[in-house]
Amino acid sequence: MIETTQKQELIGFFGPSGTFTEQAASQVGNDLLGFDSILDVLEAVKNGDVNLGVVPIENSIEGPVGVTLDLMVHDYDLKIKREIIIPISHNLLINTDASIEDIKYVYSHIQALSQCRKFTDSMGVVVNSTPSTSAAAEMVRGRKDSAAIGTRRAAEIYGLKIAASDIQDYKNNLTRFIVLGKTDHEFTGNDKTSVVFSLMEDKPGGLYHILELFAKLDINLTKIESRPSKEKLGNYIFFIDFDGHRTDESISNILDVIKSKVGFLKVLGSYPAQRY
Ligand SMILES: O=C(O)C(=O)C[C@]1(C(=O)O)C=C[C@@H](O)C=C1
Repeated sequence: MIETTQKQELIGFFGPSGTFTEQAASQVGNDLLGFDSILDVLEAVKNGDVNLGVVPIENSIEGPVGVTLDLMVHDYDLKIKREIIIPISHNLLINTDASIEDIKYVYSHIQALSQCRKFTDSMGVVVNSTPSTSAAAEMVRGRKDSAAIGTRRAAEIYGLKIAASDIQDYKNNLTRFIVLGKTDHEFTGNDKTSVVFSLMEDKPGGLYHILELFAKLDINLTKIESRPSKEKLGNYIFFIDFDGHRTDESISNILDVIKSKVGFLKVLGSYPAQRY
């Protein structure tokens, strides 16, 4: 056995083995541990069972991964240490003794099913969601009338064959994953910051006056997203990502001003920006 002096970081990911998230996590390190839900990954980071956790946050076809956003705002106080954006190529996985004409049911994660809606419509099959794409691959094993949508690696792991590849409805399909830890990343000079806030009251120009702070200093926003506050119909919280690190003077000033204007502000982290 080879002795290493440096302790490897254990990286939790939304699994089990064979998910797209595992593919993203493999860019972070080699010591990987799969969890059956996004919540379990965050819980493991919080408890210190793993050093870092990798979960999906948004997709270029289907939009936000709501559960990740909600858990980060309402239930956990973890920080984004890194972002990983990877191209997502979906495959239709079937049993080795089956052909595509046998397929009546297609299983996958809801995000994957949404990204391949036109494809499954054209097959005329019944679609069902599973906790992850690899859970779908595991489930259809031995079922000749069922297929899973998932990764090439899932086909290998679960002994399936690829009946069709690149089946997503739009070719330019990217998913953004975040690496969560107890702390965010130090300044690198090519950084991005994610925050979430709610407005104090519903009045004209409320959001405009927040966004104006960034525009005036020529700070580029890379994302804006609203989600229900879960308190009242019509009440929203806003997620924004922008260029720069929270320790930059201009940004830390803006954050102070926002704090004084809004009902709630949470900095989700500053981390190196992956340009795509
Ligand atoms: O089920 C998986 O394989 C995942 O890693 C989850 C997930 C997601 O939630 O967006 C990741 C990438 C793809 O967009 C489809 C599914």
